[in-house]
Amino acid sequence: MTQEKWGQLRQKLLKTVGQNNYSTWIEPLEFQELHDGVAVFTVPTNFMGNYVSQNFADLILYELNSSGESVQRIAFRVAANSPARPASTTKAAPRSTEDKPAAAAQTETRATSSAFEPLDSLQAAPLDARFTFDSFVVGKPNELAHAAARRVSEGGPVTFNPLVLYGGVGLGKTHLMHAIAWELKSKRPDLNVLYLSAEQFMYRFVQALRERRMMDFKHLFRSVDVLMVDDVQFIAGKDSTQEEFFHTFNALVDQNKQIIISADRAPGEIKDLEDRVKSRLQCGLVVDLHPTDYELRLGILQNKVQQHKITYPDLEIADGVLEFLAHRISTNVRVLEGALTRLFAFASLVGREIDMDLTQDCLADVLRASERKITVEEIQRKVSDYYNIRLSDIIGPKRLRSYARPRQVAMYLCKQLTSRSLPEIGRRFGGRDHTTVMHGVKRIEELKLTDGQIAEDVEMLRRALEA
Ligand SMILES: Nc1ncnc2c1ncn2[C@@H]1O[C@H](COP(=O)(O)OP(=O)(O)OP(=O)(O)O)[C@@H](O)[C@H]1O
Repeated sequence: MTQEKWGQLRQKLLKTVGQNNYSTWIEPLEFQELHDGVAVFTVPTNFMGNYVSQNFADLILYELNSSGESVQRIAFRVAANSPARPASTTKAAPRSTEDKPAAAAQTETRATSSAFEPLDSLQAAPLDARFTFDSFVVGKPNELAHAAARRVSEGGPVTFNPLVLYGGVGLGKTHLMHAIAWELKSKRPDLNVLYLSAEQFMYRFVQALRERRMMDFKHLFRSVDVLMVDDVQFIAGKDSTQEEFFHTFNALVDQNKQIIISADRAPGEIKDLEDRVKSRLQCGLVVDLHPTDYELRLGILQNKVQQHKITYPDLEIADGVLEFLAHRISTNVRVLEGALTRLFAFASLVGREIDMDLTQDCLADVLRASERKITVEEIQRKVSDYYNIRLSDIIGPKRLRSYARPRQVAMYLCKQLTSRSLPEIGRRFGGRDHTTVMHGVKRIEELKLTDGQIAEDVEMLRRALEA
């Protein structure tokens, strides 16, 4: 970074901290160097270094990173000719800015002034009207999380504190948290319920620091009855935010106020989250949302179809489309929902029924992206094991029924669970023609409706392959 750039940044800081603070604390800072992610400034006295560290370091770090520099921490050195410390140099970097990994520090500075809301508007964190318990579909993978969320939403005596919901992307953590908040708001309007993301928590913290309103910040956060912080992994590596979160957390738990937290992984596995924060999070009830299974995905799709039908009452969905989507899109619920929304919009535009052809056309990219890792070879192996025949018999030319049927089952599964075309599948089954594959797939589709054993075999195999 050049001196000139620091000069420009100082002007920004002037606007933020006001003339008095600027003249006293910022103007005397002399930029020395930026090396290995550490921005070094000289200060006239040790006292001043400490003061600036404690009160303005986050802000300076924020501005530096916002201006495109990559700065992990700030160090203050007492000027060599300073009467206070004539010969030595002192690093006065505060705990709050030390040891921050670069990526975290950069993210921490993503806030822009327009992202800040007035501190006293804390109660107004918006909740998504669609995210209620009514619209949440419960299945095996999320039943425990759902039950815990329901319990907390009753607003009775605090039994487990905090409640931590964790799980992968798009599995319903935010949905459940909003559902709790809605429920509490309707059952216990007397309670002061605050929902916000960990990112918003940090922005407000930085804002409070910047505006020198930490007392207001502390007061506001400590006066809530239920605090919900979404995506807590965001504060990992952001030391000063973590510290403030830790104190807020303790103050609320001491007052027996309910805390609900979500994270993308178990607290113990969040990298760069301080141990004391981890251990606090582990004190209550930690429940995970498992990846969705086929049944849950199908349930969610059926539920969403009902909602779309309100907008598109005339649109029909052909049999098998939802099942196909539930099979093929297993990444996350958000993608599943997006696919359905797109299907409805597309079908209404072209005035067609939502059938398999339209689905394949309209969702080609989504289907490709969520392409299963399941391979043709894997399917062949699983099927041969299941029917207790040799792999070579599945691929080979023998037409005996005891080989032909498993072969057709394998072809059917390849069509369902991989994105291979019929000719490609044919090639991997001993160089068979695509019409043979097509016939095999059709045969199994028919048999699934009339032969309970085949339907069960296919289902068992599909589960084994997806597991
Ligand atoms: N069980 C469910 N029933 C109904 N809808 C669900 C369910 N699970 C997830 N969804 C929907 O999937 C979408 C993504 O869910 P949500 O935003 O709650 O995920 P998340 O776990 O918070 O993900 P992220 O980690 O990305 O924040 C939302 O539209 C939500 O309504």
